[in-house]
Amino acid sequence: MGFFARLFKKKPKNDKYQMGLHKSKQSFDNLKKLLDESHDINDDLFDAIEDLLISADIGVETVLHFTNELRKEVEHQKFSQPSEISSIIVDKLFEIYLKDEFVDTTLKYVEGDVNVYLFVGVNGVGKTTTIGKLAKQYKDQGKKVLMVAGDTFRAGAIEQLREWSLRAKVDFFSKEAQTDPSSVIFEALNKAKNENYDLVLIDTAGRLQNKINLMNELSKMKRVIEKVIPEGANETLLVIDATTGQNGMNQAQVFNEATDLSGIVLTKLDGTAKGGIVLAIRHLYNLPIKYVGLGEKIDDLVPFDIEDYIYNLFKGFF
Ligand SMILES: Nc1nc2c(ncn2[C@@H]2O[C@H](COP(=O)(O)OP(=O)(O)OP(=O)(O)O)[C@@H](O)[C@H]2O)c(=O)[nH]1
Repeated sequence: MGFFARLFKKKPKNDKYQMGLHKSKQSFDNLKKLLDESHDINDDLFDAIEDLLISADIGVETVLHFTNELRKEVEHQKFSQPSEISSIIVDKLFEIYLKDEFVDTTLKYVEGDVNVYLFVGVNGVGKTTTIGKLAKQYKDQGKKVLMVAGDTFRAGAIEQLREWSLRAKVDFFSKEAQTDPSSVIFEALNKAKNENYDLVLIDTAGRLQNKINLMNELSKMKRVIEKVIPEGANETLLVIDATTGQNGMNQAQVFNEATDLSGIVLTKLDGTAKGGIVLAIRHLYNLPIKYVGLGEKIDDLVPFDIEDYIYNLFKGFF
């Protein structure tokens, strides 16, 4: 039995994944069906595996790398039955994620400091919702949290963040719409420093007009943060909507080139997301997924756990 297959003997740590990944699981169930119903290991089978994994949002480049590894392993182990492949497929996918290294999915937090998390990403991906959910988690741990409306582009965005601050019962800082986001951030951080806040969560407008503008906007925000907090933001998190598949991948590429990201929050995994995007992002951009959104409610944000994630996608395999 492969290393990762042993996982299936354990119970998952977080039940939320089971509910949340219910739909994503279907593409992987089809893979199991394909392996069970095929009679020979041949090029047609590998083509069909590739098609299924691509349709699960793993991305062409990552899938080709994966099937290459899979072919080598099948030869090495002298497999002749398609069903035998299912015993190594999970291990191989897991290796893509781990890449022989420890993946730190925790958010950097220093006790006693003013910790700053900056959230970037395009409109509608779930930045505001994620900030609200995370604010509640830190508030529940007794931390003094300030939510900052750095998305001054739309008045509605400011209002929406205010509502989440009420739900999470944390403080909120904003200025009128169209104010320069950097000046909002500057004032908010000074307030946080003077009033001993533990954590500042900053929402930003995700405007992807072009890469140069995006770079300038983000680097200006970072400069302003460093003026008040010399160590800068503890985390710069890109929020991606998992249901957007290839679009989400393009956003990861542009934002990754425009600024120094520390990780990804992948939202809406409970929706029609195919789930494979986790592997594609990790393989292509080397960015850890730190949190995943598994619903619209305040408690539906959980730390990313590769074991729980793969367990729930591949439950039917063993
Ligand atoms: N199902 C589901 N919906 C989510 C999740 N996260 C956010 N949403 C929904 O996605 C929609 C957009 O979320 P917002 O938080 O407003 O997104 P935003 O990135 O702040 O968008 P802008 O304010 O337009 O920049 C809302 O209807 C949220 O309820 C999630 O994990 N699962």
